[in-house]
Amino acid sequence: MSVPDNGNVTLSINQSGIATISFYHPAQNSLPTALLNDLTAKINQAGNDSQTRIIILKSDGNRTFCAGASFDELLLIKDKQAGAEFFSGFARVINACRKSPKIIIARIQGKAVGGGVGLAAAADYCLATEAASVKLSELAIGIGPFVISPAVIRKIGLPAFSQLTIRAVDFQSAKWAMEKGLYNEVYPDITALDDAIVALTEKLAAYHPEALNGLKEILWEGTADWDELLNHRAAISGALVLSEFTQQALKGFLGGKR
Ligand SMILES: CC(C)(COP(=O)([O-])OP(=O)([O-])OC[C@H]1O[C@@H](n2cnc3c(N)ncnc32)[C@H](O)[C@@H]1OP(=O)([O-])[O-])[C@@H](O)C(=O)NCCC(=O)NCCSC(=O)C[C@@](C)(O)CC(=O)[O-]
Repeated sequence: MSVPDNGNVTLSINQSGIATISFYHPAQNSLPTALLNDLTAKINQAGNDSQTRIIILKSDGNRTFCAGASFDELLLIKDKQAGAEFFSGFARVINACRKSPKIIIARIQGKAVGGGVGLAAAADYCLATEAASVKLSELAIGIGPFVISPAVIRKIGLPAFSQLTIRAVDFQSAKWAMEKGLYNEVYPDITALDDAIVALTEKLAAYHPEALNGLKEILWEGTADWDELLNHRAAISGALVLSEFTQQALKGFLGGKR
């Protein structure tokens, strides 16, 4: 049995070399394996395309940016190997962002939870709305933010990461996320966010591509071990997700509907 493949990831590159990658899933833009793999492929494709100057990473809809791991798929995991493979999907997306030769600008229109916070942290620069509050809910569902933590800690540091993960049922505001360094700019609404995204990416796309590539390299200095590190972390989350605690917490959240 697998999760219905009813989301999608699209990639378009405009005349200015601005590549836009957008993902969508009907369950609050949560991420099953199929979408994680497609996201990785599109990030690689955009990064390797000679037309691309800059990448925008976004999701569809005007509500949740990303609800993290797909609970429907987590409920189907029956052994450690399958668990590790599922969470490796997040590792591959983060590593694709990290290794992309192009600067990635994230557009965060609404709430980011769990792996969604990881995605925001894997971008090079984040623009968000005031509605884009953040939560690391993993402890509340019996796992931990193991795969995403290197990316999140790199942006907000250990004290803020500790607060976010220990306060597992509390949302922190977009303003908090900006003060801590996850977001770089926060706008009152989606219209203002989109105006700012267009203005910034058009400027960036006109800069010297080799300077941007060089900047990308130094932004991620010191992360060469992340291929191995994140896969190791995926195995930790992949084993924890098998517990009765997690199964009950996920079924409780989904309200017995699945
Ligand atoms: C996103 C908000 C805030 C929106 O909050 P809201 O706008 O109030 O919407 P809602 O809560 O009413 O949800 C709407 C629908 O989306 C579904 N839904 C929602 N989330 C998921 C999900 N993840 N997987 C599957 N379905 C989900 C939810 O079940 C519901 O289904 P419906 O009743 O319409 O049939 C809220 O839904 C929420 O808090 N969701 C839970 C998000 C969460 O806890 N994510 C953490 C995932 S764990 C993770 O990512 C692990 C990782 C990768 O970090 C591990 C590691 O790093 O090692």
